[in-house]
Amino acid sequence: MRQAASPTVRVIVPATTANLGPGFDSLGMALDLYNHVELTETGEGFVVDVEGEGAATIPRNETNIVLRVARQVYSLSGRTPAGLKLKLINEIPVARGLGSSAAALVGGAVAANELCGNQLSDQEILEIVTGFEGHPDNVAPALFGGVVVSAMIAEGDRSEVVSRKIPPPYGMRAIVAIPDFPLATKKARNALPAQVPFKDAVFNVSRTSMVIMAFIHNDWDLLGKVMEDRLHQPYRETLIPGMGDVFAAAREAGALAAVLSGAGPTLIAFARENTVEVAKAMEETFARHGVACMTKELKPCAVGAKVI
Ligand SMILES: Nc1ncnc2c1ncn2[C@@H]1O[C@H](COP(=O)(O)OP(=O)(O)O)[C@@H](O)[C@H]1O
Ligand SMILES: N[C@@H](CCOP(=O)(O)O)C(=O)O
Repeated sequence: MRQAASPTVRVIVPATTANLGPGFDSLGMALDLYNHVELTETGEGFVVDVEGEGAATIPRNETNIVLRVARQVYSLSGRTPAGLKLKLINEIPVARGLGSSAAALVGGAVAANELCGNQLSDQEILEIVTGFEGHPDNVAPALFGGVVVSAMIAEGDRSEVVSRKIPPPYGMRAIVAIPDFPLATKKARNALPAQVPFKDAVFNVSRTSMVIMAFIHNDWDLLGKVMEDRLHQPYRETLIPGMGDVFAAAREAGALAAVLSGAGPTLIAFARENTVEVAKAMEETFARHGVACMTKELKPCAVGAKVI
């Protein structure tokens, strides 16, 4: 008699660029670069296989964050798997500011939820994964796609993640310059001060609100004026040689705006034309500062994590 095949689920999850300049820990956009997560229930043990980005460094034991979040989803669904086999095929560079950890966690959570009969809602998945990640700005667009505005609302000892999606901008391209060195988000967060001047907080409140307006109304002139930040980029500049000059070169070559992608070190420029010139200017300027980088032209991605 032939044995029934173990159930396998495949999930595809987009990369994300968080902050979008001033929207620290709040704004994020999904991009068309993907990680694939394949999860299979097995008779015993936990096995991890990794291909592509991070294959040399991502843990293959029970500390792997995809496995950890998958087991938490099983547990919250009232199930204990005898074993799980995980295959990760990664296109998103690791520790570069393109949301690799959020994509990995969202992929693991969505795959486990599917194998458990989808007992948890998208909102529950959002909150579980944000619990692992610490902030929702990559997690929400990785899960829902598009541009997403998120906030963590604390009520007593409980915190809720509120998120609202804006459809991705039509005709917009994101040119990313990805340096050849990693920068762990934790390290880039440790560079931030405990307090900021009141006028800088006001600066960011106004710019973040305007960035959201620009995306809602596809107002690219506005975006070019308001995508600036005083809360995190100035403090991270020393971690990324040439950052300010690369921003200036991208704008000079025709980009509407250029900012840090997430916690960096990737720099991202938004443009509707001259994308080849923008990529070249970013690469050459980084090179003048001794930084080798790879450039990619990406599109905003309308959909988030998908079971395929
Ligand atoms: N596909 C993956 N599978 C498992 N763990 C991953 C994966 N991608 C990233 N990680 C974990 O996340 C860490 C990088 O996260 P982080 O520093 O937040 O950078 P990023 O900006 O890429 O999210 C890696 O060192 C690794 O531990
Ligand atoms: N708001 C976070 C975003 C981190 O994004 P990542 O892609 O670098 O993990 C921050 O700026 O620290």
